Amino acid sequence: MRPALPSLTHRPNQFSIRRSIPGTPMDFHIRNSGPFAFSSIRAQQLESKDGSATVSEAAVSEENALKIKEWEVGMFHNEVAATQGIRIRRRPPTGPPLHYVGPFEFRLQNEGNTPRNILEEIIWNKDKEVSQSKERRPLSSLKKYLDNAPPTRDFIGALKAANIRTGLPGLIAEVKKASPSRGVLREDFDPVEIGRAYERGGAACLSVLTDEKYFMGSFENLQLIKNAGVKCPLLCKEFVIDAYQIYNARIKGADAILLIAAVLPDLDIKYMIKICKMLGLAALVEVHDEREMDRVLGIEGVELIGINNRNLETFEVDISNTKKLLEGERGQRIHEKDIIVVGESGLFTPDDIAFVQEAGVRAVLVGESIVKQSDPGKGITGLFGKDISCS
Ligand SMILES: O=C(O)c1ccccc1NCC(=O)[C@H](O)[C@H](O)COP(=O)(O)O
Repeated sequence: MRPALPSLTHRPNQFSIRRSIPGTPMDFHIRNSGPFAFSSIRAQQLESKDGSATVSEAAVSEENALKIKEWEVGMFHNEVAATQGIRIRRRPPTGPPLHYVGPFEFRLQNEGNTPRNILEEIIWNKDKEVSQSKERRPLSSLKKYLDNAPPTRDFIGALKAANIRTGLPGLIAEVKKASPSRGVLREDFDPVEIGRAYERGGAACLSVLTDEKYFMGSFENLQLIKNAGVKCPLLCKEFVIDAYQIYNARIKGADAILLIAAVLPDLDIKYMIKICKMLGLAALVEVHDEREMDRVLGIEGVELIGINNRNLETFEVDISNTKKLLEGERGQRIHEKDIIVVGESGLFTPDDIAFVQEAGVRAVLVGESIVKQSDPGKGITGLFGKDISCS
């Protein structure tokens, strides 16, 4: 059971106020009833330009005003996300901004400055990485490389074809060196050799981890695999929070990209799916619970849904999650919309594959159980209990 969401009006933030006159420290606290009160304090500041000596618009420097704006946008994003049950918050831009009221400086102090779980930590780090990338190469410059990007391959078509060919779920085989939950999975990690072995073993598509810090992956790996002549369509396994990353993935040779519903509000998913379509990419929209599934089923244009059996906040893995999310009306809606469902994580044996196939998946995404094998291609035969290669 998840804790009930706190109501917006009962989420106290705490402001510490200190005098900004040097040498006269005077710390005390006031209570404030929510993020929007932050704006109203600022509004009061700006309204009081009538000569009252204590408050002045000039006291809010341009830089600080920008930080306030960023902070407010971030807070607004979190508020919208929370109404959709999203618990992963966005990183506060540069720490909470300072606010001035007369001689006082305000700084927001709450638990908003520390990630609450690993997924949130990954997202906050990604936010920094993306900001730095955009500074180095803004989207307008990045887009120029689109003309030279290799043509995309049909990711969903490859999964359907494999499903028809083998009578088993189409395999997305994951090229993953390490993960936060399992540590290093394979020391002698050659992404191209692993990709080739997967293709020989009958994988329909590959999933390539591109996050460096937490998964020891890279965009270089994605490019190396693409350029080595591996024909399987490639999923860029990233933590997408900004459309910029989708353009970058397309340029680096991805055929599909992951969008995680635990991180992205509905409107972002909808908008990102449109960008994917424009760029010729498939979007694998990942859910973990019923609420995320219901949200995603309400979003226009979704063709591929991944059910992750791993809870990315706690690392708990339970393959019956796939079955639970496909039961009853949800399964019916998925069938009517002709959505392909991918069972993800924790699949090790032919029985596991049979279990998720019985539940209704037409594809599976598998990492650990095959990447750890000395021959990952043979690992596929072990996973399915038979040779599914094309030969
Ligand atoms: O696996 C993790 O530790 C992890 C932590 C935080 C975010 C994502 C994470 N993993 C992504 C995945 O779910 C898996 O890479 C993928 O589904 C394959 O799972 P498996 O077959 O169990 O390696």
